[in-house]
Amino acid sequence: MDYFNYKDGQLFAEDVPVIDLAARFGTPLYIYSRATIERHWHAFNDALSGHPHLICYAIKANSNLAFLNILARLGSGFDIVSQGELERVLVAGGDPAKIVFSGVAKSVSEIRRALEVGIRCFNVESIPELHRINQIAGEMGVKAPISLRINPDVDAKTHPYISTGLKENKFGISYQKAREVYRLANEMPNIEVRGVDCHIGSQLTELSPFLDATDRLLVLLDQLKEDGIEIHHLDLGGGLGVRYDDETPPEPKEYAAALLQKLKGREGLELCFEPGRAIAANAGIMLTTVEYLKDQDDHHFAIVDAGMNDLIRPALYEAWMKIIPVIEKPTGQHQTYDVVGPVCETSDFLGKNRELTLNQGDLLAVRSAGAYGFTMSSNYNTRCRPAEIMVDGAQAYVVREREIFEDLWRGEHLVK
Ligand SMILES: Cc1ncc(COP(=O)(O)O)c(C=O)c1O
Ligand SMILES: N[C@@H](CCCC[NH3+])C(=O)O
Repeated sequence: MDYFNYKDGQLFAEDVPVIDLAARFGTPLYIYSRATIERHWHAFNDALSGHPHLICYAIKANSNLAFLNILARLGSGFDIVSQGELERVLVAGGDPAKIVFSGVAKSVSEIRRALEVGIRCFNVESIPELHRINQIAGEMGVKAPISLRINPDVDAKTHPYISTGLKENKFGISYQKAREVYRLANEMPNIEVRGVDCHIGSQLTELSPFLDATDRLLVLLDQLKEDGIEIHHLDLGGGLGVRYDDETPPEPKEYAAALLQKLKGREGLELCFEPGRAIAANAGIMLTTVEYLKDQDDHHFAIVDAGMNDLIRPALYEAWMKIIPVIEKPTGQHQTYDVVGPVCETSDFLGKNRELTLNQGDLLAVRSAGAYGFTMSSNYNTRCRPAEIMVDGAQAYVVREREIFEDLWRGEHLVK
């Protein structure tokens, strides 16, 4: 089911024609579908029903307060990687007891704040971090709940920039050392060992890397049991891929079924997932307007009003994102276009070699833009970031206003 559909020849977000949103709020514009967000979250939650579990949405994918609040109201947990993300979850009404804190560089103040609000678990990524957490918890007179993020050294078979579970990546604690580091953690007076964690990469379209990593972690769990260390939960991170083009990533229920098979005999072990992209990507689109059509020798450019500062995935990873017209059967110049933005960089494109029929002024929608879209946007070239709209049935809410020029130099000062 898709909540971004053509009806009577024009694109809708749920029950709202996106052309109306462009007219009311301008472009570039991010548009999210509440029903899609909820459906994706339930797909994970239902897949694990009957087994103790917690879905901790990875907010780096999309951290708009309304987005988080919708998930908080479903009872979601959250995976965060900074104090900024922590504060966002709290402001959005998230339960601190359902927050897991990942990231390789947690600062003293971040750790202190997380302990103060009582998060569920730190996913610890190094021995020095473990010492730091132990010390701060001691100073505060509390025990810090932790998992170790284990780097299982498996190939996630995804883009090298978004692969995180190989031993040459900066993430996690080496599988070889894991048992020893758990013993160390277990002896620390202000640490409470709760779980085992891993996250091997993003946009995985096959199950085998997840299952290989799980096998390795289950061996570790048995070793820890021999050492008298009881593990309460297994956090397998995020990473489940989505369909941008013709990928066929596994559904959450297939993934969960394969895992639950492996967890037979461990019914008390809580499972945790940290999906980001799988919840957010296809819950959003980005709308953009064609400013100019330009022919240069045998190249045809559709120059649009959204650039790499608004949506950086194509420029950064050469990610392929689907670009569709807002009017289903447009009239205009049919060509193979490079869809490029206004930013002064050669890598500023949204898509290359796209068959489109275009006129100047047409609206295009970039699909699957709900994840790592707005959250990775910037003000490069002193451009205001787009507004964000949440559609809920026939209603459309402005959940973030378009930036205005004054926002761009707020906090800047002249010298004497
Ligand atoms: C620790 C951690 N958890 C969860 C995620 C979410 O990943 P994804 O959006 O691929 O589900 C990430 C990002 O890759 C991550 O680094
Ligand atoms: N930002 C990346 C994914 C990285 C995930 C963060 N660990 C993307 O757009 O595909």
